[in-house]
Amino acid sequence: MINNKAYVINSPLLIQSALRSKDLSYDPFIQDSSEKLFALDPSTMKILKTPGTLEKPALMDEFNREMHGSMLGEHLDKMTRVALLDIAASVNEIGEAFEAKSLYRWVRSVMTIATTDSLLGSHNPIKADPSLVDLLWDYEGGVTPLLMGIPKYWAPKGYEGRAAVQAALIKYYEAKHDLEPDVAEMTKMRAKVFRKYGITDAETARLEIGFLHVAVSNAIPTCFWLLSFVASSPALTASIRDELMAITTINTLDTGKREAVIDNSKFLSDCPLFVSAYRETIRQISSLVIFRRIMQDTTISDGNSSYLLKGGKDVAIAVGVSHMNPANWGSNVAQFDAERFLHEKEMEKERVPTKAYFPFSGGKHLCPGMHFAFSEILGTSAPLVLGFDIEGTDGTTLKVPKIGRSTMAEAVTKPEGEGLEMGAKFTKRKGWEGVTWRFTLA
Ligand code: HEM
Repeated sequence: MINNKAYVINSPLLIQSALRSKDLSYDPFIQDSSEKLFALDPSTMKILKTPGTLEKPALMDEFNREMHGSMLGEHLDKMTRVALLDIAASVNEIGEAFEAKSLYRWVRSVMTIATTDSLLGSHNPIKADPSLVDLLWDYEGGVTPLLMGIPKYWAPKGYEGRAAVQAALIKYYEAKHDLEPDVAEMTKMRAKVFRKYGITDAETARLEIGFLHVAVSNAIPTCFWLLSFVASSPALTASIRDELMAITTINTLDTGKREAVIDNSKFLSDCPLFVSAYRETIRQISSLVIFRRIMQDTTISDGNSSYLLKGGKDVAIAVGVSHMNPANWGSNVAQFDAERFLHEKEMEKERVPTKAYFPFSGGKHLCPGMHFAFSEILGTSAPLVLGFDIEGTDGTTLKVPKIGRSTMAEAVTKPEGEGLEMGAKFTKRKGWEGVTWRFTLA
């Protein structure tokens, strides 16, 4: 994938400058990796690699132009509503008590269905056949071997997961389910652009496993780590519960039962500590490296010094390094400090924390799913933290598992070993017995 010698950038201001540069491109990496990741037909690869003309922009350019608007405003709200309906149903299914043998796998299955429902609508094949949840994650775990061209014999799971999910998506796209009204605008836009450029429905399906992959692979581990950090600290749990109470209304239903309604649009305005804990969680687990190819000689600058980057070479933008640099964050950089982002403004006077924080990348490829991820992750965590005591399976306070380092293909770290297997016990809090959950986006 990497062309030749790569420049490594890890200073915050240079990262900003690099992410803004029009001469650094991500397209060559997408083109190279698509063939390996999605097992595409040569005719599709030819379309993906065709340069644009004045009359007809290249497919990737058209995509980039349409991408961001299709996950904002009413399109974002539509996706969020669908995901939150699913999440509320899953939390209501817990009832009064529940033991997850693996907290991570439980969160993974709830959120994979919620996310794919919000993207694919009522004909979501992953919901129709939940065995595809694990198969999608087998593909996710196989991305690095697939990218490295390791044969199926040595790394079968990634190949098998890919084949199963792509087969289900082929039926979905060949039946044109993406054209139905309850499908996310982003999903519709992507398939529309692929068809416009002559890519078949089967090949669209093969490509779109990649979209499902980016939609689940970072948000779901983030939610797991956030829950672990919060549940591991009784004091933090108590403070976040106070904030959540302010955005929750308790109704008595006709049946006499009580319902808690969380206003999902109020996290930013009314739950500063919860939001800060979310941002700090991402800072801790994001070991992202962003790759770009230098299309022509160009310079980047930190305001004081300029650096020449030679065309044809690659750059590795080490965002994760910047997230863990004491020069940016202070001497407690390695600790989880839930309040860290509460003091962003004061800290900025001394250091550069906001400018050192790029978990969603930046510039043209700023993650279009970042607002959805925010609503979904805080939405999943909120009723669990507010309504339940979350403990280890032995009844002791949950411990945050060891955070490892991620692979080059991951933006955030996933739990491994003991962390992956860590169970959790959810017990309805005293006073919350019988309460069910719903969300609004008022
Ligand atoms: C905590 C959660 C998430 C994190 C940390 C994250 C991070 C990122 C990063 C770092 C990139 C850009 C990589 C680069 O510049 O090379 C990216 C791109 C992308 N993300 Fe996310 N993401 C998250 C959630 C999501 C979700 C939930 C969705 C969709 C529902 C999504 C959809 C995308 C897409 C489509 C791209 C490609 C954008 C492009 O090609 O310009 N992401 N994400």
